[in-house]
Amino acid sequence: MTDWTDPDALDLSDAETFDSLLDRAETREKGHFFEFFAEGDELDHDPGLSLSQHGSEQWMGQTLNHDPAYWRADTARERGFEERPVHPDYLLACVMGITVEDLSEKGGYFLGRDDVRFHRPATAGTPLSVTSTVVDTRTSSSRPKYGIVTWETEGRDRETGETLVSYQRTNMIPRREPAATDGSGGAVGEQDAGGPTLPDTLLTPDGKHFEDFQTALERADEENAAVAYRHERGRTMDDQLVAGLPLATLNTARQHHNRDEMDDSPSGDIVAYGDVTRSVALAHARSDEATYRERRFANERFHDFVTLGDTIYGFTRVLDCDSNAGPERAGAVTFEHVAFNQDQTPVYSGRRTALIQRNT
Ligand SMILES: CC(C)(COP(=O)(O)OP(=O)(O)OC[C@H]1O[C@@H](n2cnc3c(N)ncnc32)[C@H](O)[C@@H]1OP(=O)(O)O)[C@@H](O)C(=O)NCCC(=O)NCCSC(=O)C[C@](C)(O)C(=O)O
Repeated sequence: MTDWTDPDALDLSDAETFDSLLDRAETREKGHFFEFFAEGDELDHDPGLSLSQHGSEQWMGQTLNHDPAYWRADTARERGFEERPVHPDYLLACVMGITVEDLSEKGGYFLGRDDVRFHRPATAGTPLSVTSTVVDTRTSSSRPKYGIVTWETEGRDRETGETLVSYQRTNMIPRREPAATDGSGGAVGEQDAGGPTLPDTLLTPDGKHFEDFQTALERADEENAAVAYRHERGRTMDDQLVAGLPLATLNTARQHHNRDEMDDSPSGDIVAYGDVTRSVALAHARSDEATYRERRFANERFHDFVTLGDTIYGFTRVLDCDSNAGPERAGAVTFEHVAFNQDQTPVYSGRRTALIQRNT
């Protein structure tokens, strides 16, 4: 009888032998198929990520988020932070990155996120503790290979137990046993033909401060116009953004770093992590405003794939100004931000409420 523990029993450098072994070997799986999730299930995510200054600076630098309050201690103090915080986009991506192995590593696409709340600023060195609850599961009627799962996730400071950020996210998750062949090729859904007609005039605020947004909205109201504008900067998706940043936040989704697996997927290639795409578009928008604090996000949607070489631009519509929200030095502005690519195809949209500094 052959001793299969003998290192010489098999020549693994022989391509034919190795090929035949691989064909018969079972794969030890990572992540979960759709069938694993049931409404009400709670999951504690284990990866041991601590927020770091380097991680935050790498995220900000690569995504063009240059607000000095997150780079310099003196500006952070002037802006009312006790200590220089990590950037909220980085915090959100870290909390979500930790959840990927348990929730979405099997390869389903990130469809959207709602009710993102920043409960308190987080600083470098904070170890994270993250839990998720399954709030909804359903099979996809248009894509029988997939189910659609929504989770509620909370990211906390592991030492104090304080909640830092919370949100609800929805992904497509591959089914272990698809109902039938998916027939569709991955195209984005048809545009809704019955939408409202566009406003004749699009106004741009004169400056970056709260009053500039408020005045623009008042003018728009009188002129039956919308306050909506583009941001000049663009950022091309390179390897660092597509594969590097998600891996730096422990996001193990194959979509971002395994071209071989993705070859046979709806996108046909690796795609950018939704939080990177979003952060780039938000950076473009923030570069045209005097941000004081991030408050919350709602109704975030990922409409189409972003692949290597795509360039992300930003478009912003101003929805509301609330002079009474926030401290004396800032008012709340609600925006709708859209990330779009070089073909002017929207790839992300979301509503954001941020405190914007006043002029005085
Ligand atoms: C996935 C694609 C091909 C589907 O394209 P489609 O034309 O089939 O889209 P659709 O018809 O609009 O939607 C398909 C189904 O999803 C549902 N749906 C749609 N949106 C939502 C939502 N927000 N909430 C709840 N349900 C939603 C929708 O109702 C529909 O249900 P049905 O099949 O039963 O009719 C297309 O939407 C697309 O290309 N989206 C972009 C995906 C993407 O690139 N995401 C970011 C990268 S993946 C990622 O970051 C990964 C991450 C973070 O690391 C990680 O989760 O692990």
